[in-house]
Amino acid sequence: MPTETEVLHDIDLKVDRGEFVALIGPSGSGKSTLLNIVGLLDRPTSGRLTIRGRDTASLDDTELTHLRGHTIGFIFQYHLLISAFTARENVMMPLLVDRGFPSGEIEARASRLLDQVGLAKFADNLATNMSGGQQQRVAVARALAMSPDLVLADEPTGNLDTKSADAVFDLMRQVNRDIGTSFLLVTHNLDLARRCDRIIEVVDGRIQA
Ligand SMILES: Nc1ncnc2c1ncn2[C@@H]1O[C@H](COP(=O)(O)OP(=O)(O)OP(=O)(O)O)[C@@H](O)[C@H]1O
Repeated sequence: MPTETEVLHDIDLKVDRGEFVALIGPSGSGKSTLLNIVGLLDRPTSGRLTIRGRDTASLDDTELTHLRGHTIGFIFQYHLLISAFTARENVMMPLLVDRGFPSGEIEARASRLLDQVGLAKFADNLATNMSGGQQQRVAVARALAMSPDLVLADEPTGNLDTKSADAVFDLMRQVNRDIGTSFLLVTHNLDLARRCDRIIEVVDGRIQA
């Protein structure tokens, strides 16, 4: 029998359209678990999660996958790019997987997104030949591919030097301001957290007042 661990308790969190929210807290406090639930990767054992006002509890796995693909983008600490693919091919992936996007426009959309993150010249570079900061910019472009309402970013700058971390943060902030994408950013970097609209602190699975 697997043992059940209760990780989150009494969480009441609302992210408004266009908000840029930092999620901070000690290691093991439940930040990633919360992100996985908000990102429809895990289902909560109790409680309610609504996205665009729609309760997600009654959705089956196919409906959840569709809703996730069309409303949420993900950026992780380790960029998780396919190293043997070019930057453009990596950004094209979510559009190819979705199958709803007109196939003739996929390459052009990926190129535009790379331009937006300042990597137009690197579109044909293999991911493996790019710096950590550049790879994370590709990951930002990939997260935006499906025009999500919300991007969930789990320590996206944790593996970068200070200068690259600042640049990737500024890029996300810019996207947030320019196109109104909401962000929920897990970070251990308090300087970056202070530059967000709001800071939520999770300790022992609870949001601190
Ligand atoms: N798959 C799992 N099985 C069992 N326990 C888990 C699992 N994933 C997480 N936990 C536990 O849930 C708690 C919260 O973990 P979580 O990864 O959400 O914390 P975190 O705040 O994101 O930590 P970090 O800052 O180190 O990434 C921890 O006690 C962890 O051991």
